[in-house]
Amino acid sequence: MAGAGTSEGGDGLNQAQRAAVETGASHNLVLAGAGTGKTTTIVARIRHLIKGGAAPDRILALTFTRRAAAEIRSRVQDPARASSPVPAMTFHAWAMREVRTSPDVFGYDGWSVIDADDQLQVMRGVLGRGKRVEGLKAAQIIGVLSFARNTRRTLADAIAAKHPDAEIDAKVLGEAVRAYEARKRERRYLDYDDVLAVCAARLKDPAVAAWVGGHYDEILIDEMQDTNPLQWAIIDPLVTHTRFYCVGDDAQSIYGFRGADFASIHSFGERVPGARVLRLEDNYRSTQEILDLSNWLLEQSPLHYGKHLRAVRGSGAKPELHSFETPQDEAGWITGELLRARDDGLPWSTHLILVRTNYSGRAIEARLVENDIPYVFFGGTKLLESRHVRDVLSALRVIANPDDEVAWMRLLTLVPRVGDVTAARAFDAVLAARADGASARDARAGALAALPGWLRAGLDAIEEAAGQVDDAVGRAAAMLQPVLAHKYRNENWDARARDLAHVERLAATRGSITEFIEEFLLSPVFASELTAEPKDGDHVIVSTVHSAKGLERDWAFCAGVSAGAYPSARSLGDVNELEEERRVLYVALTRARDRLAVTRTVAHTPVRAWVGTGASAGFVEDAYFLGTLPELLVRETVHVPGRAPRPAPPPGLAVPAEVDLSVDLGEL
Ligand SMILES: Nc1ncnc2c1ncn2[C@@H]1O[C@H](COP(=O)(O)OP(=O)(O)OP(=O)(O)O)[C@@H](O)[C@H]1O
Repeated sequence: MAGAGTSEGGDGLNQAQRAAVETGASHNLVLAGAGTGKTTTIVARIRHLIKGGAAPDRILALTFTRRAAAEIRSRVQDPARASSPVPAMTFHAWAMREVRTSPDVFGYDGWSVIDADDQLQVMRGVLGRGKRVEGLKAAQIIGVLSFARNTRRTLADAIAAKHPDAEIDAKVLGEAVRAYEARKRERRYLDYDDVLAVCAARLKDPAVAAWVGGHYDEILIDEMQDTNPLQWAIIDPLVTHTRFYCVGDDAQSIYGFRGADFASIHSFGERVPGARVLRLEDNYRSTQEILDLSNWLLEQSPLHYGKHLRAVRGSGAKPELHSFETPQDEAGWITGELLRARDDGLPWSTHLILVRTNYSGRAIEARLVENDIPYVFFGGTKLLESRHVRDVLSALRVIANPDDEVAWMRLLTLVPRVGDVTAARAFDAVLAARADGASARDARAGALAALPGWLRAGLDAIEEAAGQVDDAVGRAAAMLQPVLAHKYRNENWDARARDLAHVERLAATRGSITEFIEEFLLSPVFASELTAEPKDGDHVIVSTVHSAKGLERDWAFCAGVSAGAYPSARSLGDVNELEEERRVLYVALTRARDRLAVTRTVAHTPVRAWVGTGASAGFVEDAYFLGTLPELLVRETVHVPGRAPRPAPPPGLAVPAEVDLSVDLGEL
C-alpha cells in the first residue's frame, strides 16, 4: 500500500509549495494539478501574510462556493490566537458587500437582488405583454442573456454560440430584452449578473478602483480557471492597487457553460503585468494507478494541458471498472460495498459517491435510505430556491422592498381565493399609495383592506421585527403556516416545515432582511447540507461532480460513467462542450485517495446523437470517453447476469395468428 506523503521542512510543505507560499512577486498564479495542494497552499499563504504582519481584514479570499470559503476560514483561523477571521467569500457575495457598504460610491441603495427564478418571472411578464420571441423560451432568453453578459459578448454573438440553429427575429428579441431591462430598473431589481456588472462598471473609474483596492494588501482567488470575463473586468482595474494571488487548474475548468474561459488562465502573465507563474506537480492525494487513469483521460484530449500527475504516495490498487445492466443494479452494488466496508470496520466517512446530476443520483439515494446508511448530498436544490422557502421569503421581501412586484405576487396569490388579477390590483394599489407619499404600512393598510386581516397584521408584525431577522423569519413562517400546510399537504409538508426552522436559524446572525436574503441567494446553501442529520456526524457523501471540487475521500465511486452520460449526449458535436465534459470526469476521478471504482451501465447500442438542424445537422457517432480505455489501466468486472434463454412456446402457440388491426370507427 502507498506510504504517507513526504514533506520537507517542518511546515508540512514541499519545496514548490513553500516557494509558492513565500513568493515575493506582487502578483502570482499558482497553476497546479488536482491534489497537488492548492488549498493547502492558499491557506499557508494567508497564514504567511498574517505572520508577516498583515491584518486579517486586509486580506480577502474569493472562492467559488460557500463551502470552500468556510473551509479556508476555518483552516486559517489559529485557535490559539483569537484574531479576527480572514474574510473569505464567493465573488458575488463580495461584490454585493462592496455595493452595500458603500452606496455613495456604487449607488443602488434600496434595490433588491433577484435570483434566476425571479428573473424568469420578470421575463415571462414581459413576454406575456406581447413581446413573444419565436424560437426561444423565456428561460433560454435569460440563459443566453446571462452568457452574453458573463462573457462580455454581444447578445447576437451569444445567440450564435448557444443557439446556432435557432431562427430568431433579432428585432423582436432585442425589444424583449430591452423591455426586460426596463422592467428590472423600474422595480429596482439587480439580478445575479448585475451585481458583478455594477462593480465592474464603477471600478472603471480609477478613483473607485484605488479606493476599493486600497482596502486590501492581497486578494486571493481560488479556482481561477472558473473565472469569467465579467469577473476579470473586476480584477483588471484593481491590479495596480493591490496584489493578486490566484490558484487554479485548467484541467478542472467545468463552468464554461456559465461563461468561464479556462484558456484565459494561460494568458495570466500577459494580462497581469509582473505576474509570476508557479507550478505544483506532485500529487499527495491519490495512488499512482488512480492518477494513471486520470492522466490517460486528459491525454486523449485534443487540447494540451501539459499535465502529468505524479503520486508522491506511490503505488496502490488499480482503479476498478464495473459494468451493470441497470442503474438499480449499479446502486445496489455500490451500497453493498459500503455495507461490507462497514462490517470491516471502516467508517461511513470513508466514501464519496460522485454523480453527474441531481437526478442521476436518485437510484443511489434510494438504496442508501433503504439500507439506513447516513449520507449528505452535495448539490441539489438550494435551500432558498425551494418553493416553500420562497413563499416565506416573499413576506420578508415585501417588507425589505415594498416595490418588489415578484414577491408581492407570490405572497398575495398564497392567500386563499386570490388569483393573479386580484393580486395585481392590490400590488398596484400599494404602488399608488406609495407614490402619494404613504408609508409602507399605511399603503398596505389601504391596498390590502379587502384581503384577510391576518395578512396585514402579519406583515406589520414582520416589519416590527425586521431588525431581528430570525424573529422576522419566524413570524413570516407562523403567518403563512396554515396556507402552506394546506398547499403542500401532499408534498411532504413535515419536511418542509423543518426546512423553515433551518432558515430561521440561518437568519439568526444577520443584520437585516436584505443582508440575509442576498447572502444566501448569492452564495447558496443546499437544502440537503442543512437538513441531513447523520448519526455521530459520520456519513457518506453523495455529490454531483460540480459540487465536489476540493473534496477527497479514501474511496470514491464515480457512478453512471456510461455512454451517453460522459460526455452527455447534449454536448456531442461541440468540441468545447465535449472537452468540458472530459474535465468533469477528470475532476471526478481525481477525488479518490486509495480506491477508485468507476461504475456504469452498459449501453446496448452505440451512442449516436442527432446534432443541430439545417445544413450543419447530422449524426455524431459514439464519443464515449472510456470507449478506448486500455485494459491495463483498470480491473474490469462485468456484472451483467447471463439471461436464461426463453423456453420455446408450446406447439399450439407457435402457429402465426392473424390479428385484426383495423380501427373501430364508431359512429362514422
Ligand atoms: N506537502 C504535503 N505533504 C503531505 N500532504 C500534502 C501536502 N500538500 C498537500 N497534501 C495533502 O494532499 C491532499 C490534496 O491537497 P489539496 O486538497 O490542498 O489539493 P488541491 O490541489 O486543492 O486539490 P484539488 O484541486 O484536486 O481539489 C490533501 O489531503 C492534503 O492534505
